[in-house]
Amino acid sequence: MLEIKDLHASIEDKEILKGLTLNVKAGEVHAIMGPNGAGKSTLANIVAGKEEYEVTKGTIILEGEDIEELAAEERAHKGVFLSFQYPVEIPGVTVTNFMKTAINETRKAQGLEEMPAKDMLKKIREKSELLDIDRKFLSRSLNQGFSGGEKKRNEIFQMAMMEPKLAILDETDSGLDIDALRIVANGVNKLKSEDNAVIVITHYQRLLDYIVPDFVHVLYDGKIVKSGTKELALELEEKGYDWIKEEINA
Ligand SMILES: Nc1ncnc2c1ncn2[C@@H]1O[C@H](COP(=O)(O)OP(=O)(O)OP(=O)(O)O)[C@@H](O)[C@H]1O
Repeated sequence: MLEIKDLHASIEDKEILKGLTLNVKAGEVHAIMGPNGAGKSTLANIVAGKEEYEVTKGTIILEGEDIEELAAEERAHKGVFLSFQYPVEIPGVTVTNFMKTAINETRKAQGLEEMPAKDMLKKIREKSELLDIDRKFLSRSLNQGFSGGEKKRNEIFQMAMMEPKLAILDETDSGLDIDALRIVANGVNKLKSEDNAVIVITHYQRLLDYIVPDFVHVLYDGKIVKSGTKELALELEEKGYDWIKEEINA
């Protein structure tokens, strides 16, 4: 699904990613952890195609295609979803209408016709039921006055509707409380399949109690320096990151 090889990237001439390699196969859930400033959000933004970063070396391959030259929007049309991609408040545009537009824009980019209204409604009903989303919520103005939990719920609903091939959830700064944690975990667990892959970036071991990743990686100083299973997340919670630093320098 996603193959990142020896990725180097900078922002304002400061190198942030320093030779990062990561392989994610369809059907897998990967968690990325690591100390503050290691480059986790940078990685998410670069895969999604945000323009402020400069890739100086390495490759990003999505389903066999080098996506490095593609704009963020084109990557989204190819099935890359990054949480917080649409954090805007849009008074007068409901959660549902926003979603309809986003889906039809993607379909247009893929050379498909607009989704018939009946199918759209069916999809909205299915996904909102799956995620336990209240009807009233769907007719609220996008993000206007949303609580942290409601923003999360909206984001997960967007993910469910877009049915991405690769979902990247950057939860490093989101200050998830227990409810939001459950919303995210529930969304990931219900939406993961053999055809898609999920990367969850988090500081919270607790989130991984609910999601249970296939792999856990430690991103440290711009590289993946250690990979393991859920046990690694437990070990990090118990021991912090210093032992990893020592292991690298040994
Ligand atoms: N737009 C930017 N301008 C300047 N420096 C940036 C920018 N974005 C990121 N950086 C720097 O890149 C480094 C990595 O940041 P990044 O947000 O990727 O780390 P992180 O691992 O996600 O950290 P955290 O766990 O604290 O969220 C930091 O030193 C940060 O200050």
